[in-house]
Amino acid sequence: IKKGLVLLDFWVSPFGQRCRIALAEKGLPYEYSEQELLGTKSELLLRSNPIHKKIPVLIHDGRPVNESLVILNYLEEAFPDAPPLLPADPYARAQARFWAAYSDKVYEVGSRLWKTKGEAQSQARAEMLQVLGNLDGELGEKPFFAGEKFGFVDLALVPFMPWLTPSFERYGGFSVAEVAPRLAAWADRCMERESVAKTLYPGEKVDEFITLLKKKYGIE
Ligand SMILES: N[C@@H](CCC(=O)N[C@@H](CSO)C(=O)NCC(=O)O)C(=O)O
Repeated sequence: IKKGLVLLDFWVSPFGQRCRIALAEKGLPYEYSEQELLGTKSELLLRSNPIHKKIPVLIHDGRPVNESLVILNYLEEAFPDAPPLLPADPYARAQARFWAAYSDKVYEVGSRLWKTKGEAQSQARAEMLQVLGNLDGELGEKPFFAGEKFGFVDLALVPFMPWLTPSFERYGGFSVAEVAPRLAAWADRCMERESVAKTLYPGEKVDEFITLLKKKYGIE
């Protein structure tokens, strides 16, 4: 059994980036294993996550942990001596888990912006404005979602920001700076952290990837 941590991941995956940021914030060394998603998936990936067959997968001393938010919670518990990303108070932890789970919507709704046209795309646009408004409202005037410190919700959400700008904005015909100005400022604040800056790719790179996916799926 291979001791230590191995992360099965894919370079531009925001879900994998959540794990990379958390591992960096906690100072935990790990082996990064880039997976082939658009072609034939590796035996290791299929064996490690037979249910979803998706990355990220965190393999700890040979045992796989699947789903990015499950991995984040696992890291909190399995490495208690590393800097925590969740607050101590149970209610605050519950709120952080709620909003981290909610942040998945940015990707789910955003994907419908570039995958659809017409009425479906308009519906996705309306939903996205709602999601961004809710996130902007929850953040409010706080520097980060749990207050003064960068934490769980921030690292769960920030990987989707280079998808919003410029791609989702362009497909949806909106501007994050206009509909969610506090969220836009928060994203810049998060980018000042080395764990975030070294993990995320520029929006332009994400946009090229989406264009590649559209070609691959034959979406004009
Ligand atoms: N709910 C999961 C989503 C992971 C995911 O979508 N992974 C994608 C790449 S990133 O978009 C993936 O592995 N896709 C491969 C496939 O769907 O075949 C999580 O939070 O970990």
